[in-house]
Amino acid sequence: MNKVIIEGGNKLSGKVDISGFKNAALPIIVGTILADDKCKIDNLPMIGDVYNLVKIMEMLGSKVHLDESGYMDIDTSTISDSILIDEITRKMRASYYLLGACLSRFGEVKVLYPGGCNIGVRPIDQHIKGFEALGAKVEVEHGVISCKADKLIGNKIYLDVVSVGATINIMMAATMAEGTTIIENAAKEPHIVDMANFINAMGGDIRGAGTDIIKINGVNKLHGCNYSVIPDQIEAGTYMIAAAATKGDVIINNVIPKHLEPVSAKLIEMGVEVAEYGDSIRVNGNSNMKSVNVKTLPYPGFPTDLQQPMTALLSGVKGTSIVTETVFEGRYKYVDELKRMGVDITVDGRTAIIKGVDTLMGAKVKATDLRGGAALIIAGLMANGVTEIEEAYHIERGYENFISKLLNLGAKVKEG
Ligand SMILES: CC(=O)N[C@H]1[C@@H](OP(=O)(O)OP(=O)(O)OC[C@H]2O[C@@H](n3ccc(=O)[nH]c3=O)[C@H](O)[C@@H]2O)O[C@H](CO)[C@@H](O)[C@@H]1O
Ligand SMILES: C=C(OP(=O)(O)O)C(=O)O
Repeated sequence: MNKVIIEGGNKLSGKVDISGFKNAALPIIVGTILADDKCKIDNLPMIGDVYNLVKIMEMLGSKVHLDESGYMDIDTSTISDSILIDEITRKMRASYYLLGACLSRFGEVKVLYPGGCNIGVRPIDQHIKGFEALGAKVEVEHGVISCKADKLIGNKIYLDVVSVGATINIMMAATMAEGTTIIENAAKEPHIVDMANFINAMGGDIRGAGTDIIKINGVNKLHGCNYSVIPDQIEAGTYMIAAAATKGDVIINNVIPKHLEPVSAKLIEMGVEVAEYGDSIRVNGNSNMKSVNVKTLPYPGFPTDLQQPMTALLSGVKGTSIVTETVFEGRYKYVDELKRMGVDITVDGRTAIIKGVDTLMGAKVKATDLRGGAALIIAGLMANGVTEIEEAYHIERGYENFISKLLNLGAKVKEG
Protein backbone atom coordinates (compact mmCIF):
# COMPACT_ATOMS: atom_id res chain seq x y z
CA MET A 1 0.00 0.00 0.00
CA ASN A 2 1.67 3.21 -1.20
CA LYS A 3 -0.94 5.79 -0.40
CA VAL A 4 -4.12 6.19 1.66
CA ILE A 5 -6.65 8.78 0.51
CA ILE A 6 -9.29 9.96 2.98
CA GLU A 7 -12.18 12.35 2.59
CA GLY A 8 -12.77 13.55 6.13
CA GLY A 9 -15.84 14.60 8.04
CA ASN A 10 -17.72 11.28 8.37
CA LYS A 11 -18.68 9.89 11.77
CA LEU A 12 -17.55 6.29 12.24
CA SER A 13 -20.37 3.98 13.25
CA GLY A 14 -20.97 0.23 13.44
CA LYS A 15 -18.86 -2.69 14.58
CA VAL A 16 -15.24 -3.63 14.07
CA ASP A 17 -13.49 -6.92 14.90
CA ILE A 18 -10.02 -6.65 16.37
CA SER A 19 -7.26 -8.95 15.09
CA GLY A 20 -4.55 -10.81 17.01
CA PHE A 21 -1.88 -8.70 18.71
CA LYS A 22 1.15 -7.95 16.53
CA ASN A 23 3.44 -7.63 19.53
CA ALA A 24 2.38 -11.03 20.91
CA ALA A 25 2.08 -12.85 17.58
CA LEU A 26 5.63 -12.01 16.48
CA PRO A 27 7.51 -13.40 19.53
CA ILE A 28 5.15 -16.40 19.59
CA ILE A 29 5.97 -17.25 15.95
CA VAL A 30 9.70 -16.93 16.70
CA GLY A 31 9.19 -18.79 19.99
CA THR A 32 8.10 -21.91 18.08
CA ILE A 33 11.86 -22.38 17.52
CA LEU A 34 12.11 -23.35 21.20
CA ALA A 35 10.11 -26.52 20.50
CA ASP A 36 11.78 -29.01 18.24
CA ASP A 37 8.28 -29.94 17.09
CA LYS A 38 5.11 -28.69 15.31
CA CYS A 39 2.95 -25.83 16.66
CA LYS A 40 -0.48 -24.63 15.59
CA ILE A 41 -1.02 -20.93 16.19
CA ASP A 42 -4.35 -19.19 15.82
CA ASN A 43 -5.64 -15.57 15.80
CA LEU A 44 -2.57 -14.24 14.00
CA PRO A 45 -2.98 -10.80 12.41
CA MET A 46 -2.49 -10.69 8.63
CA ILE A 47 0.00 -7.80 8.63
CA GLY A 48 3.30 -6.98 6.97
CA ASP A 49 5.41 -8.00 9.96
CA VAL A 50 3.80 -11.46 10.08
CA TYR A 51 4.28 -12.02 6.32
CA ASN A 52 7.94 -10.99 6.56
CA LEU A 53 8.48 -13.11 9.66
CA VAL A 54 7.08 -16.14 7.84
CA LYS A 55 9.72 -15.53 5.13
CA ILE A 56 12.42 -15.34 7.81
CA MET A 57 11.25 -18.56 9.47
CA GLU A 58 11.29 -20.28 6.05
CA MET A 59 14.76 -18.90 5.26
CA LEU A 60 15.96 -20.53 8.49
CA GLY A 61 14.52 -23.85 7.30
CA SER A 62 11.12 -24.03 9.06
CA LYS A 63 8.08 -25.43 7.29
CA VAL A 64 5.25 -22.91 7.55
CA HIS A 65 1.67 -22.97 6.35
CA LEU A 66 -0.12 -19.66 6.97
CA ASP A 67 -3.83 -19.50 6.30
CA GLU A 68 -5.37 -16.06 5.64
CA SER A 69 -7.84 -16.76 8.46
CA GLY A 70 -4.95 -16.18 10.85
CA TYR A 71 -4.10 -19.84 11.44
CA MET A 72 -0.54 -21.16 11.16
CA ASP A 73 1.01 -24.65 11.14
CA ILE A 74 4.71 -24.36 11.80
CA ASP A 75 7.39 -26.98 12.08
CA THR A 76 10.78 -25.69 13.24
CA SER A 77 12.36 -29.16 13.66
CA THR A 78 13.76 -28.72 10.12
CA ILE A 79 15.85 -25.63 11.00
CA SER A 80 19.47 -26.44 10.34
CA ASP A 81 21.15 -23.09 10.69
CA SER A 82 20.67 -20.18 13.09
CA ILE A 83 22.79 -17.71 11.14
CA LEU A 84 20.76 -15.34 9.00
CA ILE A 85 22.49 -12.29 7.61
CA ASP A 86 19.77 -10.83 5.44
CA GLU A 87 18.23 -7.38 5.12
CA ILE A 88 14.76 -8.84 5.66
CA THR A 89 15.38 -8.95 9.42
CA ARG A 90 15.80 -5.16 9.33
CA LYS A 91 12.20 -4.69 8.13
CA MET A 92 10.89 -5.18 11.68
CA ARG A 93 11.84 -4.91 15.34
CA ALA A 94 10.72 -8.38 16.34
CA SER A 95 13.47 -10.19 14.40
CA TYR A 96 15.58 -9.61 17.53
CA TYR A 97 13.59 -12.43 19.16
CA LEU A 98 15.65 -14.83 17.03
CA LEU A 99 18.48 -14.07 19.46
CA GLY A 100 16.78 -15.52 22.57
CA ALA A 101 15.05 -18.37 20.76
CA CYS A 102 18.05 -19.61 18.73
CA LEU A 103 20.50 -19.12 21.59
CA SER A 104 18.25 -21.34 23.69
CA ARG A 105 17.82 -24.11 21.11
CA PHE A 106 21.11 -24.03 19.18
CA GLY A 107 23.53 -22.25 21.55
CA GLU A 108 24.43 -19.93 18.70
CA VAL A 109 22.84 -17.19 16.59
CA LYS A 110 23.90 -14.41 14.22
CA VAL A 111 21.48 -11.80 12.85
CA LEU A 112 21.54 -8.19 11.72
CA TYR A 113 20.62 -5.43 14.17
CA PRO A 114 16.81 -5.16 13.98
CA GLY A 115 14.75 -2.44 12.31
CA GLY A 116 11.26 -1.30 13.33
CA CYS A 117 9.78 2.14 13.85
CA ASN A 118 12.17 5.08 13.85
CA ILE A 119 11.11 6.46 17.23
CA GLY A 120 14.40 6.77 19.07
CA VAL A 121 17.78 5.10 19.43
CA ARG A 122 16.30 1.77 20.63
CA PRO A 123 19.44 0.14 22.09
CA ILE A 124 19.49 -3.59 22.96
CA ASP A 125 21.96 -3.40 25.86
CA GLN A 126 19.45 -4.97 28.29
CA HIS A 127 18.94 -7.97 25.99
CA ILE A 128 22.71 -8.40 25.82
CA LYS A 129 23.11 -7.96 29.58
CA GLY A 130 20.55 -10.75 30.06
CA PHE A 131 22.17 -13.15 27.58
CA GLU A 132 25.61 -12.53 29.12
CA ALA A 133 24.26 -13.12 32.64
CA LEU A 134 23.08 -16.54 31.42
CA GLY A 135 26.60 -17.32 30.19
CA ALA A 136 26.51 -16.31 26.52
CA LYS A 137 29.27 -14.45 24.71
CA VAL A 138 27.75 -11.58 22.72
CA GLU A 139 29.40 -9.44 20.05
CA VAL A 140 27.96 -6.61 17.95
CA GLU A 141 30.14 -5.80 14.94
CA HIS A 142 29.24 -3.96 11.74
CA GLY A 143 25.54 -4.27 12.52
CA VAL A 144 25.70 -8.04 13.11
CA ILE A 145 24.78 -9.42 16.53
CA SER A 146 26.40 -12.76 17.40
CA CYS A 147 25.59 -14.77 20.53
CA LYS A 148 27.20 -18.06 21.52
CA ALA A 149 27.01 -20.28 24.60
CA ASP A 150 28.18 -23.82 25.31
CA LYS A 151 25.72 -23.89 28.15
CA LEU A 152 23.19 -21.41 29.55
CA ILE A 153 22.91 -21.24 33.34
CA GLY A 154 20.08 -19.49 35.21
CA ASN A 155 20.88 -16.20 36.95
CA LYS A 156 19.27 -13.15 38.53
CA ILE A 157 18.92 -10.26 36.05
CA TYR A 158 17.84 -6.76 37.02
CA LEU A 159 16.69 -4.71 34.01
CA ASP A 160 17.91 -1.10 34.19
CA VAL A 161 14.97 -0.02 32.04
CA VAL A 162 11.59 -1.69 31.75
CA SER A 163 11.91 -3.34 28.35
CA VAL A 164 9.30 -5.49 26.64
CA GLY A 165 11.79 -6.91 24.15
CA ALA A 166 14.49 -7.69 26.72
CA THR A 167 11.97 -9.35 29.07
CA ILE A 168 10.68 -11.63 26.30
CA ASN A 169 14.14 -12.36 24.88
CA ILE A 170 15.54 -13.28 28.30
CA MET A 171 12.49 -15.45 29.06
CA MET A 172 13.14 -17.37 25.83
CA ALA A 173 16.88 -17.71 26.43
CA ALA A 174 16.30 -18.91 30.03
CA THR A 175 13.55 -21.42 29.24
CA MET A 176 15.95 -24.35 28.77
CA ALA A 177 18.86 -22.98 30.82
CA GLU A 178 20.15 -25.00 33.76
CA GLY A 179 18.49 -23.87 37.00
CA THR A 180 16.39 -20.82 37.74
CA THR A 181 16.44 -17.34 36.19
CA ILE A 182 14.83 -14.36 37.86
CA ILE A 183 14.10 -11.20 35.87
CA GLU A 184 13.63 -8.19 38.13
CA ASN A 185 12.05 -4.92 36.94
CA ALA A 186 10.47 -6.97 34.15
CA ALA A 187 7.92 -5.48 31.74
CA LYS A 188 4.29 -6.31 32.62
CA GLU A 189 2.57 -5.83 29.27
CA PRO A 190 -0.22 -8.27 28.28
CA HIS A 191 2.03 -9.74 25.57
CA ILE A 192 4.62 -10.69 28.21
CA VAL A 193 1.89 -12.77 29.87
CA ASP A 194 0.80 -14.19 26.50
CA MET A 195 4.37 -15.19 25.66
CA ALA A 196 4.87 -16.84 29.07
CA ASN A 197 1.56 -18.71 28.64
CA PHE A 198 2.69 -19.87 25.20
CA ILE A 199 6.07 -21.10 26.51
CA ASN A 200 4.30 -22.86 29.39
CA ALA A 201 1.89 -24.48 26.89
CA MET A 202 5.03 -25.95 25.24
CA GLY A 203 6.13 -27.38 28.62
CA GLY A 204 8.09 -24.43 30.01
CA ASP A 205 7.96 -23.31 33.63
CA ILE A 206 7.58 -19.52 33.83
CA ARG A 207 5.91 -17.89 36.82
CA GLY A 208 5.08 -14.30 37.70
CA ALA A 209 4.59 -12.93 34.16
CA GLY A 210 2.48 -9.79 34.47
CA THR A 211 4.36 -8.73 37.62
CA ASP A 212 7.77 -7.10 37.71
CA ILE A 213 9.48 -10.27 38.94
CA ILE A 214 9.45 -13.24 36.57
CA LYS A 215 10.87 -16.62 37.58
CA ILE A 216 11.90 -19.09 34.90
CA ASN A 217 12.73 -22.63 35.98
CA GLY A 218 14.77 -24.22 33.20
CA VAL A 219 13.32 -27.39 31.61
CA ASN A 220 15.14 -29.92 29.40
CA LYS A 221 12.93 -29.77 26.35
CA LEU A 222 9.81 -28.10 24.99
CA HIS A 223 7.13 -29.73 22.85
CA GLY A 224 4.75 -28.37 20.19
CA CYS A 225 1.36 -26.97 21.19
CA ASN A 226 -1.82 -25.28 19.99
CA TYR A 227 -2.06 -21.63 20.93
CA SER A 228 -4.30 -18.64 20.25
CA VAL A 229 -2.85 -15.11 20.32
CA ILE A 230 -4.53 -12.38 22.44
CA PRO A 231 -6.38 -9.50 20.72
CA ASP A 232 -4.44 -6.41 19.71
CA GLN A 233 -4.92 -3.75 22.39
CA ILE A 234 -3.18 -1.14 20.22
CA GLU A 235 -5.39 -1.80 17.20
CA ALA A 236 -8.42 -1.67 19.51
CA GLY A 237 -7.20 1.56 21.12
CA THR A 238 -6.70 3.08 17.66
CA TYR A 239 -10.37 2.40 16.75
CA MET A 240 -11.50 3.73 20.15
CA ILE A 241 -9.61 6.96 19.50
CA ALA A 242 -10.86 7.13 15.89
CA ALA A 243 -14.46 6.72 17.11
CA ALA A 244 -14.00 9.61 19.57
CA ALA A 245 -12.18 11.73 16.96
CA THR A 246 -15.10 11.48 14.49
CA LYS A 247 -17.72 11.87 17.25
CA GLY A 248 -18.90 8.46 16.12
CA ASP A 249 -20.43 5.42 17.80
CA VAL A 250 -18.39 2.25 17.40
CA ILE A 251 -18.55 -1.20 18.99
CA ILE A 252 -15.10 -2.74 19.11
CA ASN A 253 -15.35 -6.53 19.28
CA ASN A 254 -12.87 -9.23 20.31
CA VAL A 255 -11.01 -7.21 22.94
CA ILE A 256 -9.90 -7.75 26.52
CA PRO A 257 -11.32 -4.57 28.14
CA LYS A 258 -8.86 -4.85 31.05
CA HIS A 259 -5.95 -4.30 28.62
CA LEU A 260 -7.65 -1.12 27.40
CA GLU A 261 -8.25 0.51 30.80
CA PRO A 262 -5.57 3.21 30.37
CA VAL A 263 -7.20 4.27 27.08
CA SER A 264 -10.79 4.00 28.35
CA ALA A 265 -9.88 6.06 31.44
CA LYS A 266 -8.40 8.88 29.31
CA LEU A 267 -11.34 8.95 26.91
CA ILE A 268 -13.81 9.03 29.83
CA GLU A 269 -11.79 11.89 31.37
CA MET A 270 -12.28 13.73 28.06
CA GLY A 271 -16.04 13.25 28.31
CA VAL A 272 -16.35 10.38 25.82
CA GLU A 273 -18.82 7.58 26.66
CA VAL A 274 -17.04 4.24 26.98
CA ALA A 275 -18.96 1.10 27.93
CA GLU A 276 -17.64 -2.44 28.39
CA TYR A 277 -19.67 -5.52 27.40
CA GLY A 278 -17.82 -8.83 27.95
CA ASP A 279 -15.29 -8.90 25.14
CA SER A 280 -16.51 -5.70 23.47
CA ILE A 281 -16.18 -1.98 24.10
CA ARG A 282 -18.54 0.71 22.80
CA VAL A 283 -17.18 4.20 22.28
CA ASN A 284 -19.58 7.05 21.72
CA GLY A 285 -18.02 10.43 20.90
CA ASN A 286 -19.52 13.91 21.13
CA SER A 287 -18.78 17.55 20.35
CA ASN A 288 -17.96 18.57 23.92
CA MET A 289 -14.73 16.68 24.53
CA LYS A 290 -12.33 18.26 27.02
CA SER A 291 -8.57 18.64 26.69
CA VAL A 292 -6.51 16.28 28.89
CA ASN A 293 -2.89 15.59 29.77
CA VAL A 294 -1.42 12.23 28.79
CA LYS A 295 1.84 10.63 29.92
CA THR A 296 3.00 7.42 28.26
CA LEU A 297 4.35 4.75 30.59
CA PRO A 298 5.02 1.00 30.57
CA TYR A 299 1.87 -1.09 31.22
CA PRO A 300 -0.46 -0.48 33.01
CA GLY A 301 0.27 3.14 32.05
CA PHE A 302 -0.95 4.79 28.86
CA PRO A 303 0.76 2.91 25.98
CA THR A 304 3.41 4.75 23.98
CA ASP A 305 2.05 3.04 20.84
CA LEU A 306 -1.16 5.07 21.23
CA GLN A 307 0.57 8.37 21.95
CA GLN A 308 0.50 9.34 18.26
CA PRO A 309 -3.20 8.52 17.60
CA MET A 310 -4.12 10.24 20.89
CA THR A 311 -2.18 13.39 19.94
CA ALA A 312 -4.07 13.50 16.63
CA LEU A 313 -7.38 13.30 18.50
CA LEU A 314 -6.36 16.02 20.99
CA SER A 315 -5.28 18.33 18.15
CA GLY A 316 -8.98 18.87 17.40
CA VAL A 317 -10.21 19.13 21.00
CA LYS A 318 -10.84 22.60 22.44
CA GLY A 319 -8.33 23.75 25.09
CA THR A 320 -4.70 22.89 25.76
CA SER A 321 -3.54 19.28 26.22
CA ILE A 322 -0.04 18.25 27.23
CA VAL A 323 1.33 14.91 26.08
CA THR A 324 4.52 13.58 27.64
CA GLU A 325 6.31 10.69 25.93
CA THR A 326 8.45 8.96 28.55
CA VAL A 327 9.22 5.71 26.70
CA PHE A 328 10.79 6.70 23.34
CA GLU A 329 12.76 9.92 22.97
CA GLY A 330 12.02 10.35 19.24
CA ARG A 331 8.32 9.66 18.88
CA TYR A 332 7.12 13.05 17.62
CA LYS A 333 8.43 12.95 14.02
CA TYR A 334 4.87 12.72 12.68
CA VAL A 335 3.95 16.08 14.28
CA ASP A 336 5.57 17.97 11.38
CA GLU A 337 3.21 16.10 9.06
CA LEU A 338 0.19 16.85 11.27
CA LYS A 339 1.15 20.53 11.12
CA ARG A 340 0.46 20.48 7.37
CA MET A 341 -3.14 19.83 8.36
CA GLY A 342 -3.37 23.01 10.43
CA VAL A 343 -2.84 21.65 13.96
CA ASP A 344 -1.23 23.78 16.66
CA ILE A 345 1.34 21.56 18.40
CA THR A 346 4.66 22.61 19.91
CA VAL A 347 7.13 19.86 20.68
CA ASP A 348 9.83 20.45 23.26
CA GLY A 349 11.89 17.33 23.92
CA ARG A 350 9.54 14.71 25.29
CA THR A 351 6.59 17.10 25.68
CA ALA A 352 4.00 18.14 23.12
CA ILE A 353 1.77 21.11 23.89
CA ILE A 354 -1.39 20.81 21.86
CA LYS A 355 -3.74 23.74 21.42
CA GLY A 356 -6.92 22.30 19.99
CA VAL A 357 -8.06 23.85 16.69
CA ASP A 358 -11.67 24.04 15.44
CA THR A 359 -10.94 22.43 12.11
CA LEU A 360 -8.18 20.29 10.64
CA MET A 361 -7.62 20.67 6.90
CA GLY A 362 -6.95 17.81 4.52
CA ALA A 363 -3.40 17.87 3.11
CA LYS A 364 -0.69 15.75 1.45
CA VAL A 365 1.30 14.11 4.24
CA LYS A 366 3.77 11.27 4.73
CA ALA A 367 3.60 8.41 7.27
CA THR A 368 6.83 8.54 9.26
CA ASP A 369 6.25 5.20 11.00
CA LEU A 370 3.48 2.73 11.90
CA ARG A 371 1.55 4.62 14.61
CA GLY A 372 2.49 8.00 13.10
CA GLY A 373 0.64 6.69 10.03
CA ALA A 374 -2.36 5.72 12.18
CA ALA A 375 -2.33 9.23 13.68
CA LEU A 376 -2.48 10.74 10.18
CA ILE A 377 -5.41 8.47 9.30
CA ILE A 378 -7.26 9.70 12.40
CA ALA A 379 -6.43 13.31 11.54
CA GLY A 380 -7.62 12.67 7.96
CA LEU A 381 -10.94 11.30 9.26
CA MET A 382 -11.38 14.46 11.37
CA ALA A 383 -10.31 16.94 8.67
CA ASN A 384 -12.26 18.98 6.18
CA GLY A 385 -11.40 17.91 2.65
CA VAL A 386 -9.05 15.26 1.31
CA THR A 387 -5.91 13.92 2.98
CA GLU A 388 -3.37 11.88 1.02
CA ILE A 389 -0.98 9.84 3.16
CA GLU A 390 2.15 8.76 1.32
CA GLU A 391 4.54 6.00 2.44
CA ALA A 392 1.53 4.22 3.88
CA TYR A 393 3.38 0.88 3.79
CA HIS A 394 4.43 1.62 7.39
CA ILE A 395 0.77 1.22 8.42
CA GLU A 396 0.52 -2.26 6.89
CA ARG A 397 3.27 -3.47 9.23
CA GLY A 398 0.78 -3.47 12.08
CA TYR A 399 -2.86 -3.00 11.07
CA GLU A 400 -4.83 -5.80 9.41
CA ASN A 401 -7.22 -4.55 6.70
CA PHE A 402 -7.22 -0.99 8.07
CA ILE A 403 -8.89 0.40 4.95
CA SER A 404 -11.67 -2.17 4.72
CA LYS A 405 -12.37 -2.03 8.47
CA LEU A 406 -12.70 1.78 8.21
CA LEU A 407 -14.90 1.48 5.09
CA ASN A 408 -17.22 -0.84 7.05
CA LEU A 409 -17.47 1.85 9.71
CA GLY A 410 -18.57 4.41 7.10
CA ALA A 411 -15.27 6.21 6.44
CA LYS A 412 -14.56 7.55 2.96
CA VAL A 413 -11.15 6.03 2.47
CA LYS A 414 -9.30 4.23 -0.30
CA GLU A 415 -5.88 3.01 -1.32
CA GLY A 416 -4.07 5.25 -3.81
C1 LIG B 1 7.77 -5.59 18.48
C2 LIG B 1 7.35 -4.97 19.74
O1 LIG B 1 6.85 -5.63 20.64
N1 LIG B 1 7.48 -3.66 19.84
C3 LIG B 1 7.02 -2.97 21.04
C4 LIG B 1 8.10 -3.06 22.09
O2 LIG B 1 9.28 -2.47 21.53
P1 LIG B 1 10.69 -2.68 22.27
O3 LIG B 1 10.70 -4.04 22.84
O4 LIG B 1 11.74 -2.30 21.28
O5 LIG B 1 10.58 -1.60 23.41
P2 LIG B 1 11.22 -1.67 24.85
O6 LIG B 1 10.13 -1.94 25.84
O7 LIG B 1 12.39 -2.60 24.83
O8 LIG B 1 11.74 -0.19 25.02
C5 LIG B 1 11.38 0.63 26.13
C6 LIG B 1 12.49 1.63 26.38
O9 LIG B 1 13.65 0.95 26.82
C7 LIG B 1 14.77 1.30 26.04
N2 LIG B 1 15.65 0.11 25.96
C8 LIG B 1 15.14 -1.07 25.52
C9 LIG B 1 15.93 -2.19 25.46
C10 LIG B 1 17.27 -2.09 25.84
O10 LIG B 1 18.03 -3.05 25.79
N3 LIG B 1 17.75 -0.88 26.26
C11 LIG B 1 16.97 0.23 26.33
O11 LIG B 1 17.42 1.30 26.72
C12 LIG B 1 14.17 1.71 24.69
O12 LIG B 1 15.05 2.54 23.95
C13 LIG B 1 12.91 2.43 25.15
O13 LIG B 1 13.24 3.74 25.53
O14 LIG B 1 7.68 -2.36 23.24
C14 LIG B 1 7.47 -0.97 23.03
C15 LIG B 1 7.11 -0.35 24.38
O15 LIG B 1 5.90 -0.80 24.82
C16 LIG B 1 6.40 -0.75 21.99
O16 LIG B 1 6.35 0.62 21.67
C17 LIG B 1 6.69 -1.53 20.72
O17 LIG B 1 5.52 -1.54 19.90
C1 LIG C 1 6.85 0.72 17.80
C2 LIG C 1 6.09 -0.22 17.26
O1 LIG C 1 6.49 -1.28 16.60
P1 LIG C 1 7.96 -1.91 16.44
O2 LIG C 1 8.52 -2.10 17.81
O3 LIG C 1 7.65 -3.20 15.78
O4 LIG C 1 8.75 -0.99 15.61
C3 LIG C 1 4.62 -0.18 17.36
O5 LIG C 1 3.98 -1.24 17.16
O6 LIG C 1 4.06 0.90 17.61
